[in-house]
Amino acid sequence: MESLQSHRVEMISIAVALVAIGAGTAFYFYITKKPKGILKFSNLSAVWLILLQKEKNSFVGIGCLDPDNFKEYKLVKRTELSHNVAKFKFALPTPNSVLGLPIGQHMSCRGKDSVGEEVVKPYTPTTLDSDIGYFELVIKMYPQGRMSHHFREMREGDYMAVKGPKGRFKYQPNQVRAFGMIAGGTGITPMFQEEIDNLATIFPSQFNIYYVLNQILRCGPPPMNKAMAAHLNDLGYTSQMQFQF
Ligand SMILES: Cc1cc2nc3c(=O)[nH]c(=O)nc-3n(C[C@H](O)[C@H](O)[C@H](O)COP(=O)(O)OP(=O)(O)OC[C@H]3O[C@@H](n4cnc5c(N)ncnc54)[C@H](O)[C@@H]3O)c2cc1C
Repeated sequence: MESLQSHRVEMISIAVALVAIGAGTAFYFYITKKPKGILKFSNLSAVWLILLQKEKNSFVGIGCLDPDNFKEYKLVKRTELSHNVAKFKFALPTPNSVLGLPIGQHMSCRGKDSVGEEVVKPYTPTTLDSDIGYFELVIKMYPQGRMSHHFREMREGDYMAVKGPKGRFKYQPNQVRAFGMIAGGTGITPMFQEEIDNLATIFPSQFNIYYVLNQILRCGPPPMNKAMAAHLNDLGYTSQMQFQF
């Protein structure tokens, strides 16, 4: 009888805890109007832990990264984005694992260069801790680059040694009224390109994005080319920055 009662109390406690977690999560997504608001129930506990992390803006010990030791992560998907840029998707230890990288920080990746020597370079994932079970890197591979060689040779199923978080930039919620971000090339990665595009769509009066080009290719009828060349000159694009087919 006593054990039946304690079992019932236990069941009620679990039910109350589940309702509280569910309501809290729903409330969070309601107040933040998060675009990616649809979550699998199995991911709920991990999301809840992320909320704690976001609230305290400090890492509460649930992430996978180790600041002192390199840990290995499996490359599960490689997507070529251009002739020298690829997206690398790495699996975290479990489908519910969280990387644990505060916004604005980066991590060290270790590999081997073309002569087999060890090389360590910093990289910023394009994913956030709200992306559960994996993280992604967008890498530009330079012909002579030492770490570029390692990434160029990486195939699905290979492992990458990663250590972190690292970095001096520590974002505090409401720390400033507005941020200005200037990014060139792969410097876009810490700005989370997909996220900022989303922000610009959701908050058009608060958020503007300007993509700046350093080379313009022009192709069309002569009057169009002439007019466009004049406009581009006015905007400060020198003739070396313009290419006419
Ligand atoms: C905080 C931080 C985050 C970063 N995040 C990313 C990221 O997410 N994705 C990413 O691709 N890179 C990122 N980088 C750059 C990255 O750390 C390496 O510098 C880059 O991958 C080149 O390393 P490498 O060993 O291949 O080249 P190296 O062996 O260091 O350089 C060899 C040659 O490659 C060329 N080269 C190297 N870097 C550049 C460059 N930036 N511009 C033009 N030519 C260059 C030069 O010709 C150079 O002589 C980040 C850097 C920092 C500081």
